[in-house]
Amino acid sequence: MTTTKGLEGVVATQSSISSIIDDQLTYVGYKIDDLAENSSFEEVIYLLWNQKLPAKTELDAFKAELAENMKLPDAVIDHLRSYDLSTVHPMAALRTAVSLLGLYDEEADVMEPDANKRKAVRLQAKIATIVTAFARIRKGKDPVQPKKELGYAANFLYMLNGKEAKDIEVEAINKALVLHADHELNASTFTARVCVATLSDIYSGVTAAIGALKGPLHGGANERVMKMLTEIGEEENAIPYIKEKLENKEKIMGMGHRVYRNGDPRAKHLKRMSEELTKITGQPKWFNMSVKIEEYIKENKGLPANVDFYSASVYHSLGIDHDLFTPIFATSRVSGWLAHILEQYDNNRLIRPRAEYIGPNTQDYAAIENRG
Ligand SMILES: CC(=O)SCCNC(=O)CCNC(=O)[C@H](O)C(C)(C)COP(=O)(O)OP(=O)(O)OC[C@H]1O[C@@H](n2cnc3c(N)ncnc32)[C@H](O)[C@@H]1OP(=O)(O)O
Ligand SMILES: O=C([O-])CC(=O)C(=O)O
Repeated sequence: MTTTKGLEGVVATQSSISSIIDDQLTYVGYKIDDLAENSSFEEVIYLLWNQKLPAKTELDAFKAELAENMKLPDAVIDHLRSYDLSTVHPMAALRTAVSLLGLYDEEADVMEPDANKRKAVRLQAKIATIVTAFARIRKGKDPVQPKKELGYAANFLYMLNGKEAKDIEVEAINKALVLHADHELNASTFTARVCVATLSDIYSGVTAAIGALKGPLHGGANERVMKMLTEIGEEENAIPYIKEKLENKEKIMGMGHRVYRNGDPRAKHLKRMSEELTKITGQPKWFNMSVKIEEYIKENKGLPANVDFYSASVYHSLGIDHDLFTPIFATSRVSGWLAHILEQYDNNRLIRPRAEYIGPNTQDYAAIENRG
């Protein structure tokens, strides 16, 4: 048996959803740059789930379907009100709320393809409502009902802030949602596929995936990037801070990638957005210090910035609480998880690799009174 630590380079499945070839990312064959510049998040979800871009009438119907499904069961809101939100990380709350949502979906365990697609719509619609309701309830505010006439990104900000967002803010969130939607067999998507390959249900698959995304080596990095920028505080502190971290063999959050070696094609879009937004807010230091860090790490470690790096200063500039950064990632990535879950069901086989045993050789069993 040969083992590959972290399964690096192992091709574990075939997929028609997204691809990374020579550092280029495509969704169903469409370049990420074109989608980031031109598409609404709803168009991208439709693309990932249907393998085609929607015609205008199809998109309008899909947007309406999502907007109609955003409302949460009262029991989920009651649950969010029932514990001490000041001590709970929003990713933990989201993980539990998505699992709970499954208890209120009569079709949760119905495995027919049409039922699975209906559940996908409900989950995608409701995840934005869970994240924003959590954010408001913990500040002692009531959740805000979505507006049917608003798109997904605009509704997200409306439900979060209780007022309609400016165009540039909606553009920033829409772009972030498009850029984070899918990414081949990343850790959380793999988790979702492993889970549902046992023929478990969609809610279990997404709950498992949220758990995997939460970690700092994956989606949880974006919150840590902002923690780092906040600790640095001023531009002139950036390089000494990074040098010290590297000397202590600590990882710099938002840097490096398992697949991309020369650069993450999503990062430049968020970098431009960060530059624009930090100028508007009169806080260019967050962008400037990010650029310094990116250049230093590229030059000294040969590592590129990943998608999490500039998303931090983008979300911060929109006034979003730092611990909501990863839940926003989840709000986008659930579209990819669901696409992969549906693809897995379509052509399923249990995912069950092997482990190379490196423990003690066969041992003689000793009765408890004879053990040292
Ligand atoms: C959406 C996403 O999930 S994107 C990734 C988000 N995660 C982060 O930003 C966390 C920081 N980055 C990392 O931890 C890593 O680069 C990962 C997890 C993304 C990729 O990890 P791997 O492919 O397993 O690379 P691995 O961790 O083995 O690193 C290889 C070498 O580069 C170094 N390295 C990798 N990333 C970093 C980093 N961010 N800062 C400093 N050194 C790093 C490692 O220390 C290691 O050096 P060594 O060979 O001298 O020991
Ligand atoms: O693909 C990965 O390993 C991590 C990543 O960038 C993502 O999930 O977007």
